[in-house]
Amino acid sequence: MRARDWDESDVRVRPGRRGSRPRTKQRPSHADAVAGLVTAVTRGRYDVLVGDRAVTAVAARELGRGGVVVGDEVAVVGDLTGRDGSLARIVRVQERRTLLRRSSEDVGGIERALVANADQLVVVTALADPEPRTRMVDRCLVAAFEAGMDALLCLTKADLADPAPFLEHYTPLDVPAVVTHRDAVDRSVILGAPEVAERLRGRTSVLVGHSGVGKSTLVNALVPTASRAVGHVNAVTGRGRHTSTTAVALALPDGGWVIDTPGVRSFGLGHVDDDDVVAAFADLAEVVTACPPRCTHLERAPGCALDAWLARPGSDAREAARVESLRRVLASRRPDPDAYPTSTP
Ligand SMILES: Nc1nc2c(ncn2[C@@H]2O[C@H](COP(=O)(O)OP(=O)(O)OP(=O)(O)O)[C@@H](O)[C@H]2O)c(=O)[nH]1
Ligand SMILES: [Zn+2]
Repeated sequence: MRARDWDESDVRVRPGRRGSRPRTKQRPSHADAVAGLVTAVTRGRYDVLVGDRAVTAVAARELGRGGVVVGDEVAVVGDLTGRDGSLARIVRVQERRTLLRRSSEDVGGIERALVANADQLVVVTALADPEPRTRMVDRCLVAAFEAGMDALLCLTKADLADPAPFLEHYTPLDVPAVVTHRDAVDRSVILGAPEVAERLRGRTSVLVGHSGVGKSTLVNALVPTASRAVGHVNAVTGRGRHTSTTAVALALPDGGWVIDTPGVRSFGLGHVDDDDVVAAFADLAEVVTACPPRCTHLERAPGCALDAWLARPGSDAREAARVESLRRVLASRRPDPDAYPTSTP
């Protein structure tokens, strides 16, 4: 993620894996605009890194609500001094290489862009306290796939539980995993953090995870200057402290960025189509190529190849769990989920 120069061919597009359509609408040209990188968004104000200067900016009205997100490479005009009370204006958004989105619901709902131009989604899951949930991980993997990002599993609190059983769910997938745990003697030391740092080096990575999984602890280990609040849950709202900030990019000491998403607790998948859901389950995508046309792949779908696959000799419980997981994600996106019985997690 690097600010770069602008030229006349800069257009905004809404990336999609299946071809993107440039928006050709003419925008006022700002010859004096300079390139910057959006590192945080809080209530309509943007932190933009211009060179090595942190500038506060608003977005030009024609960019629309939510038209600028963390990770966006933008062009800014106005007061770029970065002094207290100074305000710059974002006038253009560079074409996005990836775009992580989420929907408020699984069916319809409001779709929101979350982070632009990130390379990988780091799904942070505790092995215990709170219990790991494949459901949450599976949904994140779908979101990452749709966004055009790689995924990395980060399993925390291995001092409390053995990672092997959970990892087994994901062995048929090509998703790398790293395991961390707190040192028994020096509790400030997070073992495994150097391996995570190695995976993040030089890349832009978005961290997502439920409250309490140790995400802030990990960010602090990766970015010593970050000082993310650990274990601070607001007694009134029950939520963390940074609820108004949806994402913030922190520079990694060895290059690259880690983007924390304190306000993000779930991934509604209303914006993802069924084909992308299936494709995100790479181990099952091949199986369903044998399905009848327009198969829903849901439970009791006539002739669904997933059933034949599970019924074959040698099929195991892990495969059954994977199929159930895929079906759960697919079913949750139906207009009437009750019409498609699925077991709850
Ligand atoms: N046993 C154990 N506890 C850990 C580990 N990492 C973090 N914790 C603890 O887990 C609790 C939650 O950690 P946080 O880093 O605040 O978790 P978070 O995911 O950022 O949670 P929010 O701040 O609510 O978003 C804290 O009490 C940490 O000290 C670990 O590896 N092992
Ligand atoms: Zn099917």
